[in-house]
Amino acid sequence: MINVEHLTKRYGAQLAVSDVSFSCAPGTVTGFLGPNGAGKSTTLRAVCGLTLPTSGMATVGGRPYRELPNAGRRVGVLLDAGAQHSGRTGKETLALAALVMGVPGTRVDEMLELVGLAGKPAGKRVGKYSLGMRQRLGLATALLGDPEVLVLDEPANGLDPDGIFWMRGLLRGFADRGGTVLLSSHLLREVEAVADQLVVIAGGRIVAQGSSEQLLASTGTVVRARDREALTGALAAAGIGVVAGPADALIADGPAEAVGIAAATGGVPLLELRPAGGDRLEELFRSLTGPSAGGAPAAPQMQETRA
Ligand SMILES: Nc1ncnc2c1ncn2[C@@H]1O[C@H](COP(=O)(O)OP(=O)(O)OP(=O)(O)O)[C@@H](O)[C@H]1O
Repeated sequence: MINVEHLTKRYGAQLAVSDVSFSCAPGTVTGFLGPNGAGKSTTLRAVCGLTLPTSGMATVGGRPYRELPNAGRRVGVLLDAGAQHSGRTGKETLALAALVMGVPGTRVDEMLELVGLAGKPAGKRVGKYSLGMRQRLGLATALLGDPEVLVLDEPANGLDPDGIFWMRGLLRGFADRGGTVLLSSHLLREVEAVADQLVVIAGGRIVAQGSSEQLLASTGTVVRARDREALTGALAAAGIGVVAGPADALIADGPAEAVGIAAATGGVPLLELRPAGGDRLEELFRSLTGPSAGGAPAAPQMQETRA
């Protein structure tokens, strides 16, 4: 179990993370999502005891990471695959980690096999590894101590589509056996296939959180008319709010029937009317990560945040 409670981290005048709270239960994968600079790494580093919070706290199994006896065997961590020693081979890297953790040496070969680095790649120096191979080695290191919790920062970075598919299966299996997974990404589509829960951060604050099912099937209706302004007015007259939707459509905060009736009452012909499904979250994402995003959280008005 991971608990992050009112976590705030300041670097001088820079507020990196502000009052962030969420928890990750055993048996689940949590996708921690947000654009560059949102505060994902800072939060994950706080969970792993590498960053001291300015206020609030993060615990694993009820205790701060730094207070866990032999933490490596409780929590598998992959924060920066590029940080591995480039002069060691993959096998040496794992053998050393096994020694430090007190894990039997046989586990090294098992992990190399598991992440697809057995054989020739295992004997290669890490400096000669591709980013994808480093990620695989990082994952092997994280899994080496047979932990019950995995904390992974952008683990799909550098993996090809087959590698991403493989990693999803591995993480799903880990969670299905009772493990807890917290992984960050700046790509919604990358994690939606594996995550049970999504936590979305922007500008250091949580802007949406809930089960993937809830968030990706959020209510609302995609509605499009030639005259967007007239449509917005007709919906407002019926008390239905809107946010920008895909292409030139709107996402209305109401069921399709009510939206259709409001448009008809306002005399606005519609070109499209359908349930929003995951579009609301997708649009939230595009507004946060797209070229027009200024880093400020554009989403709190969407009220996706759930306690
Ligand atoms: N050591 C530091 N000193 C000063 N500012 C920092 C430090 N670490 C992070 N920050 C700032 O805190 C904010 C959050 O950074 P963080 O790395 O947590 O974001 P992120 O969501 O992980 O981004 P990315 O996806 O780009 O890795 C950024 O504005 C960043 O510049």
